[in-house]
Amino acid sequence: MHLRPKSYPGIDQNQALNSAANSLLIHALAGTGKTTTLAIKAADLIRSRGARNILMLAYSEAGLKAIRARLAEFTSVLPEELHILTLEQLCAQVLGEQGDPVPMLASALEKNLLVQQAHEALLQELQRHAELEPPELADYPARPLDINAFSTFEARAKQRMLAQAVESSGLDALQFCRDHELDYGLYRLLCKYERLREGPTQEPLFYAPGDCTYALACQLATLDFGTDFPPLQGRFDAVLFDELQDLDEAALLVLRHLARGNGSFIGAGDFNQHILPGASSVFGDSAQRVLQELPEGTGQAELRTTYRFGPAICAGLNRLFGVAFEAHYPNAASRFEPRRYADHEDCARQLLDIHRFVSLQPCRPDGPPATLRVILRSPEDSVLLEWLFAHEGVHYGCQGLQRFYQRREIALVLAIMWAMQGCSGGALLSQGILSSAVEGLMRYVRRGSRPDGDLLANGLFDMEALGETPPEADSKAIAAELQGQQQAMRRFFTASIASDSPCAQLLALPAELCADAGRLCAHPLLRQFFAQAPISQDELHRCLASLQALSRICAGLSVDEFLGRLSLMVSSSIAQHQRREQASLQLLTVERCKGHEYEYVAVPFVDPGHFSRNAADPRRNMLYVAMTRARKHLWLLQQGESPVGPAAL
Ligand SMILES: Nc1ncnc2c1ncn2[C@@H]1O[C@H](COP(=O)(O)OP(=O)(O)OP(=O)(O)O)[C@@H](O)[C@H]1O
Repeated sequence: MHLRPKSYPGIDQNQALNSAANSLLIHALAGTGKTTTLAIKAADLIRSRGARNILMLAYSEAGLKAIRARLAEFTSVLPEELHILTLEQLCAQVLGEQGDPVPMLASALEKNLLVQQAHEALLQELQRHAELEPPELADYPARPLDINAFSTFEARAKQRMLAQAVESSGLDALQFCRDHELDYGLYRLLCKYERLREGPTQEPLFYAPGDCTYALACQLATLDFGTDFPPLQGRFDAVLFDELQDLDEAALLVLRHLARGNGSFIGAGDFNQHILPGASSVFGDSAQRVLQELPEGTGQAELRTTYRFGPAICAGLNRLFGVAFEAHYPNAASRFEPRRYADHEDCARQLLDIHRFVSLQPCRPDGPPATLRVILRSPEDSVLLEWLFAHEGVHYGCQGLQRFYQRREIALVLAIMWAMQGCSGGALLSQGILSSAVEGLMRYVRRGSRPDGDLLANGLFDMEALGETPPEADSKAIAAELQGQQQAMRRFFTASIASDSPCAQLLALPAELCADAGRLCAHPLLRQFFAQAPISQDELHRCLASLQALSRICAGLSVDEFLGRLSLMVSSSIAQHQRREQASLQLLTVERCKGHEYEYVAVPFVDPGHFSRNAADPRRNMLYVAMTRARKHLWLLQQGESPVGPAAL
C-alpha cells in the first residue's frame, strides 16, 4: 500500500497519528480528514508495523463507502489485512460465530405486520387479566395502534438499553415508566414484541436492522465492568472507528470491549454530523460519554483544519453553526453565496440560474463537465425540481433517491390516472413506471391475514399470516403485459383491489374529473387510499407529501396533457441515458452525500429557523452535513426576505 503525496498528514493530523496513547479519540469537523487519517493509520500499520488484522468500522453504509473512497486514494486493491464493516455487520458476524443462525427480516413492511401481531397478542393478554392492569392501560384497547410511535419507542429503548435500566433501577416497570414519563402501553407492546421475536427457545426468529448490535450489547450488559468478553477480544491488531458521533448506549458497550482488548484503538467523530432519524444524539455535542467507555489514558486530538474548502466557506459555516473551521489552503478560491427565495417555484428557477453558471465553469479537457450537486433533505422536494429541469432540457441524475415518477407511491397514482374513465390512454407509461406501480399496489393493498390467536397466546408469531411478497421479477413481467394496454390495466386493478376500496371508487369517478390532474391528486379518495394502507405514519406522511408535490406540477393540466408531457420527459431521459450523456446536475439526499465532497453544491428549501449551535438537533445537523460537502462554491437558498446572518442563530 503506497501513499500518494496528497495524502501526507497535515499538522493536526500528524499530532493525532503520532499520539503515544494506545487509545485515541479524535474530535473533528467536516472535511478535516478524519477518514483520511484513519486510512493513513491503517496503511502505516500494515506497511511499517506488519499488522495483519485491522478492523475499520463505521456506523452507516455511507461511512463504509467514505472509508473505501479514502483508501482508494492510496491503493487500487484493498489489502486483505483490512476488514471494513459497519458495527451492525460486525455484531451479526460475532452472533453467527456463537453458533446460532442470524436470520434477517426481509422488509420493513413485514416488521409492521409483526408489530400488529404483537399488538393483538397484548390485547389478548389485557383481556384475560383486565382486573390486574394499572389505570395507564385502561384505554389501551380503544387506542389505535401507532406503528410509528412504536418504532420510535423501540429504537430509543434499544439504543438506551431500557430493559437493563429498568432492571438495575430495582423498580417495577410500571413505576419506572411513571418516574421517567414513558408510555407504559408502548413499553408493554415492546416487551410482547420482543418475547415473540425471541420465541420460547430464546433463539430469535429474526433480526431487524439494529437488533444484532442490541443482542450483543445485551450479552455484554450482564458482565461486570472489567470482565473480558473473548469473542470481541484479541481479534484485531488495531480497531479504527469512524462516525463515533452516531453511537448509542448499546453500541457503546460493544465499543468498550473492542477498544480494550484489541491492540491499538482510534475513534473519530464529528458530533455535528449526527443525523440518524428517530433519536437525537444521546450525547449532545459532548464526547465525554464516549470517553467513559474507552480505556484509561485514552488520548484526545482535535481536527479543525479543513482540506475541503477555503476561507469564505469556513467563515459562512462558522457564523451559521457556531463552529471553528480553519482552512488548510488559505488562498483557495472558495465562495459562499447565500440567497433568498420567495416560493418553491422561485427557488427552482434560481437553481436553474446556478446550474447555468456552473455549466460555464472551466473543466479539464478530458474530464467530465462541471456538475452542480443539489442536496435535498426530503425526496418530495425533488418533484418540482425534476419537472422543471426536464422541461428546460437539463440532464439531471438522482443519487440516493429514485426519479419521482419511479417512486412506488407516485407511479401508482400515475397508473390510476391512466386507467381512469376520463383518460384517453394515449400517453405511454414506461415499463419502469408500471413496474413500480405494481409494486406500489402490492405494498399498499397488501394485508396480512388474521394471525392465529392460539399461536400468539403460545408466544409465537404467525409467520404464515404475513402473506407472500411478490418477487420483483413478477412486477416487471406484469408491467410488460400492461404497457400500452389501458383495458388490461383496468382489469388488473379490478382483480387486485376490493370493489369498495378508495382505489376502486377513484377508477369509477366520472370522466370530467380528469380535466385537472392537480385537483385529482388532491382528491380525498387518494388520501384515503394511502391512509388505509398498512404503512407507518412516517411513510404515510411521505406519501401524502409526494401527492401534494405531484398536484403542484400538474395543476391546471388535464390528465392526458400531464401524462403526455411526463412520457416525453421519460423518453428523453432514456435517450440521454442511451447516448451515455453525463448528467450536469445531480440531486442527492443528505444521507447519500455523507462522507462525500463535490465542487459545486446548492442546498435549497432551507428554513432559516433550522440553524442553531445545538449539535443535538438533527435538523440542524442535516444542514451541516449538506453544507460541508462543497469544495469550491456553496449556495444556500433560504426562504424569506431578511438577510442571512447571526440573527438566524
Ligand atoms: N493531509 C491531507 N492533505 C491533503 N488533503 C487531505 C489531507 N487530509 C484529507 N485531505 C482531503 O480532504 C478531504 C476530506 O477528507 P476526509 O473525507 O478524510 O475528511 P472527513 O473529516 O472524514 O470528512 P467528512 O466529515 O465529510 O466525513 C478529502 O479530499 C481528502 O483527500
